[in-house]
Amino acid sequence: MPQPTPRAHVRVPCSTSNLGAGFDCVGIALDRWLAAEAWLEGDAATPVLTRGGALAALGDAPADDDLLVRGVALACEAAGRAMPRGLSITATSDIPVARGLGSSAAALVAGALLADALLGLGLGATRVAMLGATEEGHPDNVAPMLLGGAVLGVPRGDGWAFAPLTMHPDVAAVVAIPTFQTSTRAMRAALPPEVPHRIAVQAAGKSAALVRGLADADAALLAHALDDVLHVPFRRALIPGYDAVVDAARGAGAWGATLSGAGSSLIALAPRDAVERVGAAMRDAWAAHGIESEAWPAPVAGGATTSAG
Ligand SMILES: Nc1ncnc2c1ncn2[C@@H]1O[C@H](COP(=O)(O)OP(=O)(O)O)[C@@H](O)[C@H]1O
Ligand SMILES: N[C@@H](CCOP(=O)(O)O)C(=O)O
Repeated sequence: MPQPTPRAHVRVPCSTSNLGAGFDCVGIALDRWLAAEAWLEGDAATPVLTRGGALAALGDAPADDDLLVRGVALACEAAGRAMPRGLSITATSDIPVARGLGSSAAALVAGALLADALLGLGLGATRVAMLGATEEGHPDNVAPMLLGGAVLGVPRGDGWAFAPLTMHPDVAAVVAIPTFQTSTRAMRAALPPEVPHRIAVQAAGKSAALVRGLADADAALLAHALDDVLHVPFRRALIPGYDAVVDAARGAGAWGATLSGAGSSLIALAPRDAVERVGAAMRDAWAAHGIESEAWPAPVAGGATTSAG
């Protein structure tokens, strides 16, 4: 029986999801982290939340609206326990908010893992991934955050099945992170309710190409897969400079580039020795549109870790 702990600590990586044709099912954990600590002290019903790093972008938004606290509540509900009184959480993050790197999923996962450890709920990583995927409505951020590396998540019954995906060591990612934000909710609202059968057929082939292309570092398969037909065509107009940045990445040697998650960041996959020049080309292309960005050669990360004490 897991024991409650006086303090719990968690580290959760960011993720890039979709990778073009893996819409709502493929994601990769990347090496930027949300770190948080939780403890119980006093009897207040409302949690005390202290935010640092990139979480400062949330200003003084009430703790009750924060996804860290929502994660705690989800875990407690799943374990049939009441929300604890006297909860304090201190969190700091390197994951930029609303840039398509899963900051919202990381907060949900962190809250649920903190509750699991602090209260001895006995949920574990897979159950937390299930809860987070159901809450978000798609598993492609929470699954890699918990399992690490590249992960496929698909519905199974009323839950989810997760499977690690092989990534060839020559496949490297570079993310261009602009200063502007996009909301995932707004980017999902831009999608049509249906697509023609012809598009669905293309999407099936591209999705399979993504899985095999990642495993084999196959240039043609990755180029095909990163040129998505299911969500990017409806979202790209909301990202100023999208076509120029993608073309610049390709011109500098990337196999392809696309939205990271629902944006605003763009991700390129490239041979490892090309990432610096691909990143510089993406940053320059955005700069030519008057948009500042950071070019981040993004190492693949392992999954979230929890510790006590
Ligand atoms: N702890 C949190 N960390 C990040 N986002 C949060 C948090 N709590 C609530 N949010 C909400 O989630 C939004 C970011 O989620 P989303 O639009 O999905 O972007 P991302 O790609 O960063 O996950 C924020 O703008 C904010 O409204
Ligand atoms: N599959 C989702 C992924 C959203 O990821 P985020 O990091 O932008 O929140 C989608 O494309 O809507």
